[in-house]
Amino acid sequence: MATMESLIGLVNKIQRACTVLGDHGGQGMSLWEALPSVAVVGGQSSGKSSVLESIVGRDFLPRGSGIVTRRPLVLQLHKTESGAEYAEFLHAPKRRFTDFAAVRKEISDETDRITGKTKQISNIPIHLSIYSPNVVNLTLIDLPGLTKVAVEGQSDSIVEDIENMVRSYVEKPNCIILAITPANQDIATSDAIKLAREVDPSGERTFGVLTKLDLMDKGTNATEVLEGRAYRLQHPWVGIVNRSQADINKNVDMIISRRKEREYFETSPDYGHLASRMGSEYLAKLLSQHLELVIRQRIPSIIAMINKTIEELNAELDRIGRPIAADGGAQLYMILELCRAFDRVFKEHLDGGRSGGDRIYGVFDHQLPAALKKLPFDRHLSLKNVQKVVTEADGYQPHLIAPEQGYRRLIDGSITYFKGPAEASVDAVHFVLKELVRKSIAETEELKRFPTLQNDIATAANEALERFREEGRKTVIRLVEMESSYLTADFFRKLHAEPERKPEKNANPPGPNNDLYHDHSLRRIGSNVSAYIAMVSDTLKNTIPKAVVYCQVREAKRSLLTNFYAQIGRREKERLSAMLDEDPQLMERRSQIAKRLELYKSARDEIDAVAWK
Ligand SMILES: Nc1nc2c(ncn2[C@@H]2O[C@H](COP(=O)(O)OP(=O)(O)OP(=O)(O)O)[C@@H](O)[C@H]2O)c(=O)[nH]1
Repeated sequence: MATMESLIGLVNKIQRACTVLGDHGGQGMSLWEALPSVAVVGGQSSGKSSVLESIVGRDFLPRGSGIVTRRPLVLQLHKTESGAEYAEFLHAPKRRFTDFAAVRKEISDETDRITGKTKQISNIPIHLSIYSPNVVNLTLIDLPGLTKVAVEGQSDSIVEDIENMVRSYVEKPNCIILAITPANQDIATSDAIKLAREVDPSGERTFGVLTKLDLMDKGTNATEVLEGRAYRLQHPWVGIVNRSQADINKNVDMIISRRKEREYFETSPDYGHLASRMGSEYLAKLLSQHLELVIRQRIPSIIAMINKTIEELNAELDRIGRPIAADGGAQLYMILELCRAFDRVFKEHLDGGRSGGDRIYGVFDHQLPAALKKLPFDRHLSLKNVQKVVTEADGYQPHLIAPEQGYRRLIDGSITYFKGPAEASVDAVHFVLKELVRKSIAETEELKRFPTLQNDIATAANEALERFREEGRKTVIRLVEMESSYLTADFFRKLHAEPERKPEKNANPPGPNNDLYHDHSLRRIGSNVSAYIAMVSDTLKNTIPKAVVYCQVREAKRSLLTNFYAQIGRREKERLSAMLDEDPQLMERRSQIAKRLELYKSARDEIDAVAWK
């Protein structure tokens, strides 16, 4: 089984790590809160600081009249084997204090840094570690002394503020309460005992400490209390004799004062029989032993809590993505992977699986036919216009059999109208594709953390789509122009072979005038051209989608990012890492989680190593 030192040392290590991470509790169950600690509680001038100092064996706490301890002091004691003795503050981690007078000054300076040189209090703790061969591994928290009245320069709420702060520490079920009461005060009026009773009614985590035994009135003694008859606690009361103010002024050494304390009990007629269970050294051992017991009981629940937290942190890391590799090759690989992930989503949109691709079919099936239908052929092939075009084409010599030139001009004129719907189809599909790029970027989970790369991909994809649009436009215009460059002669031959249809009943009856430009023949020209244009329209209705798919959709699927790949392949490392820039908040969050994870894992390893030794 683990030794006491290693167990308490373990807790100290974990607490220290928690402190470094800023994990002092906060919301929810934190590792810090799962660990036991010892809080020193008592009225002002009851001797709290003195008890702490004699446990540590060094003189390092600020002293003076009135309210001296104005911020919680989290004091971690680490026993050293080497004999080295020094102190370190968390807020000044690089500085090693070997002069304990300087430690005292730093505590009071650091207190003032937050509270100013006032008599105000703050609940932001100061963290101090003391390494010494003369201590046991222990974490102690020194708290401002409880008071009954506010003094000059303090707010009216100070009494309550202090009590609330102290309570916030001692009400935690893992907090061991060191309740300090001066022996020259009636135990029934002890602030420390009053608060301890409130938060720990069964007394199982309260240690009663009686200070100033040497200051009791002659003829009185504290055996009633020390033997547990005056006020019963689960743990035995410990009596203490600290240095008096006179001793402090004379700079009496702590080691000497410990010896004097021991002698006091050994030679005391009142407490001689209790001597082996009195004094600050005994108190330190008692606390240490109790702490060990508590830790041992708590190990299973601490491990369970650590494991649960590790799981949660891992899940969160997975969600926000793992850190990015540092070398250029790996970064390039990562960028390509991310592009491929985007490309996959984009293709799913086109090929089905995700919505959006069907809108392209909508362009071909609705938009294009509707636009073709709306073309103003009625106007272009109106009797008046046919007559105008045909007569103009004939010039001074009317046509003999059929107005060949007139036909050609009417057809050419009509076919030009197809350019509009052809280009509109190209544009419509372009916008669908662009929208799909935007959607796909937003939907690519892997890309979420890389806003810069998202931008780069969007820019590259849109550039490519622009090129495809240009190609599509050229191709469909070419299709239209091809229609006017060579007409289907067969169509007219067939027309010629057909017997002339009888004019409809409500049409003008053929007059005696056999004029070439007579309504009837003009109407016939118009209807022939119209039939031809209808055939061309049918053809284009089929070929424009083919051209659009060939130039735009197929290319988007095949080579949307081809140019981009070539570009990034040539880029130097700095630009690659710039592309993988993340949201700074996210990076911060990740590094926090990573640090936490590290802490929890090492805590688990340490517990494993200690608990099963
Ligand atoms: N004679 C004697 N004096 C003591 C004893 N304990 C404390 N004192 C004196 O009582 C005074 C107050 O002691 P501190 O240890 O500063 O008390 P505190 O509770 O830490 O005070 P605050 O932090 O201001 O609340 C000092 O002058 C000590 O020397 C003791 O056991 N015997």
